[in-house]
Amino acid sequence: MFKFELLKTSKDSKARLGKITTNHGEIETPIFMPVGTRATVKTMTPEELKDIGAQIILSNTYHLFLRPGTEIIEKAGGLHKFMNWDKPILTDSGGFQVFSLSDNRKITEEGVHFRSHIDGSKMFISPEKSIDIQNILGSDIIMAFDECAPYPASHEYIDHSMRRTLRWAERCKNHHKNVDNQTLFGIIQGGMYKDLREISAKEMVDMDFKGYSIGGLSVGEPIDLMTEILDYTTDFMPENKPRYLMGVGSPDYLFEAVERGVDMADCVLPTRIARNGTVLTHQGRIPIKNAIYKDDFSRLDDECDCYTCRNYSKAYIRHLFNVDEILGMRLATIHNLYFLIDMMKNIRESIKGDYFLEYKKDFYKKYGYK
Ligand SMILES: O=c1[nH]cnc2cc3nc(NCCN4CCOCC4)[nH]c3cc12
Ligand SMILES: [Zn+2]
Repeated sequence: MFKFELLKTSKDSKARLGKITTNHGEIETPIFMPVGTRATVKTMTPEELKDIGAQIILSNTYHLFLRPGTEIIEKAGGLHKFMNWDKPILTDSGGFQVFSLSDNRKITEEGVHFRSHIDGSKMFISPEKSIDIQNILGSDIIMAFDECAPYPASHEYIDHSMRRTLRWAERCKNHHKNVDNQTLFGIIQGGMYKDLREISAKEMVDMDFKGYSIGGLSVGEPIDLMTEILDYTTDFMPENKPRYLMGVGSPDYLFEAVERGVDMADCVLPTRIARNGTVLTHQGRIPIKNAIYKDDFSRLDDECDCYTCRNYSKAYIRHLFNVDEILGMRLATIHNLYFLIDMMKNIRESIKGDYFLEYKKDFYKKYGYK
């Protein structure tokens, strides 16, 4: 089953409160979704994810198709069982990874021919194949197969790519049978061109998907351009369906997205930078490996009450990174994910209490944003 309830829209912005109900549980929006590319949110157990308040996680069709392959996951009884996660899962359709990970790929009307980034073997994914793989994975929310066009790109290239993605979306919708257990989202493309975004949004809305992603953003464009295109695009999206901005996961991008009516977002950023020793705090990012933290016995962030902040000091976590101990990456990941998930909880509360823009202003001031 799938239901989206719009609970409240702000008076002074497009920020809104919602609730999604799926077979594996409810999701309060706006929501940040941790990314578990290869059936794991790196370094985290499912129990730890639940402890920090994760309501839904992402996994990638491309990666799981290559390893371990759909046969293994099918035998395991699907992705939820395989990875021991009983809450909602959303899977990306494979398009983005094909374009960002593999080389000498060839895009045809039929689908994309590419070489595996692991062993170079010839592979092919089509809209139908992507739906079949996601069906075997058993994720609650699945994405239409699309081309995330590069940035920058000509109007002509984006026009051609966006219209092919529309035809692929139609094929996905026609091929998707497991509608009671899996909900298919369309992905709106159109690059940085407002006329093409309008065409893509209107045609996607006419296909009547249960929810819509805004794709083709967070691909290296300046934040002002991302927010301008996003603001324009959400105006063409139905109020009563979830809006999912793909690939966004730093505090400013999340605030800007929520302000423009986005309900869901995902990104590898918090987990990726955590493994590299960059920690998110209310005063901005800190490089925990830096020697200045050698004998700093305070917690990572004095406003955070995550497991890491309640039990360990900056000095200890810096030591772990300094001697390359795996626990360092785990503790930083727990904190960074909690930081964003807790920030989204505060954002939901601020929408409920009609002080979202004030909360954003206070957060930006402390964080050091403009
Ligand atoms: O149009 C899209 N279609 C399907 N999946 C996507 C995933 C996407 N992910 C990003 N951006 C991710 C940028 N990351 C920021 C952090 O470092 C890794 C890359 N943009 C994306 C666009 C699409
Ligand atoms: Zn913390």
